[in-house]
Amino acid sequence: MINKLVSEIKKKNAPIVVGLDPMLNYVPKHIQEKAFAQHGETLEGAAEAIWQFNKAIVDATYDLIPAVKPQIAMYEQFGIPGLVSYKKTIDYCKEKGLVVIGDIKRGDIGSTSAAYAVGHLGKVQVGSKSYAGFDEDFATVNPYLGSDGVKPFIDVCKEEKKGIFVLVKTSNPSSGEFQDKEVEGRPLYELVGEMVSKWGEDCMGDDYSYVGCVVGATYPEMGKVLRKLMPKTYILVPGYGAQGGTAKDLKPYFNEDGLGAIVNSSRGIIAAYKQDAYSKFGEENFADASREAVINMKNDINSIF
Ligand SMILES: O=c1ccn([C@@H]2O[C@H](COP(=O)(O)O)[C@@H](O)[C@H]2O)c(=O)[nH]1
Repeated sequence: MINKLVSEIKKKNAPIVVGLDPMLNYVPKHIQEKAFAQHGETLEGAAEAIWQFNKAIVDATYDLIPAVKPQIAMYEQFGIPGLVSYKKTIDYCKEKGLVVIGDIKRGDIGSTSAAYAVGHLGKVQVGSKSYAGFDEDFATVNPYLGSDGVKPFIDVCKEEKKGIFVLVKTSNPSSGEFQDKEVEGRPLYELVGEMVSKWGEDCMGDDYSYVGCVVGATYPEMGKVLRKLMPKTYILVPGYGAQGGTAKDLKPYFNEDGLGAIVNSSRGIIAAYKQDAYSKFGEENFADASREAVINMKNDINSIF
C-alpha cells in the first residue's frame, strides 16, 4: 500500500491528504434537514448527515488527491450509527481509488493491539470464514506502550500489505510535555523516531517503508531533524492550515526527491465554505468550496519545491 500511496502522490502531483473530520455543525443545513426528515434528530440522522456531507466532498475532490484521512473520533461521537458512516466513508473512498488512512491512534498491550490491528487493517476469523472489519489501508498508531503494542500492527501490515503511521511528534500545543523530555540526553521524540525507523527496516516498499510516522506541521525544526533521522520513513504531517502550519515550514519534511511526506488538512478543506476566502460559494455549494481549497492547498505545498 505504501507503493500505491507514493504512486498516487506522484500521479496527482499532490502530497496532500484530505481529513474527513465531519462535525455536525460543518454539515450544511439542507443536508441536515434531509437526514433529520428521514431519521429524526437522532444518532442515525446525524450519522446520515455526515455520510452525505463526506460523499459530496469526496465526489468533488477525489480526482485531485491521493488519499483521505477519516478521523474516527468524529464518527464515534455518534455511537454505532456514526461507526457505520465511518465504514461507508472508507468503502466509498476506496471505490473512488483513494488510499484511506484511518486516524484511529490505537495501541495497547500486545493481545489488545492485535485485535485493533485485525479489526482495522486485517481480517477476523469467524469459524471457517474471515472478514475484514473496517479495512482501512493505513492506521495511525500510538507507540506509548512500546514495541509489543506496535508489533501486532506491523505483523498484520505484512500479511495484508497495508501500513501504519506511528505518532512521533504530534502537532498539538502541549505535545512537548512528554515528547520533548530529554531521555539519555536526547528528546524522547528522537528516540521514538529511531525506533520507528528500526521497525520499518524489514517493511520496505520500493523506496519507502510501510511503517511511517506522524510529525506535526507546527514543529518544523523538529520535522527537519526527524526527516534526517528517518530517511526511508513516510511522514504524515497534520497541523497545516487550521492549526497554523504553513507551506514554507514544510520543505524540511520532504526528501530531495520531493517525496517522503504527505500533508493533511481537515477543517481547512471540509469546512472551507465557512471561511471568508470561499464565501462566494455559499452553503449550498460547500463541496465546490472544498474543491477550490484542495487546489489552493496543492499549489501552496507544491510552491515549496
Ligand atoms: O499530531 C497530530 C496527529 C493527528 N492529528 C489529527 O489530524 C487532524 C487535523 O485536523 P485539522 O482540522 O486540519 O487541524 C485531526 O483529525 C487530528 O486529530 C493532528 O492534528 N495532530
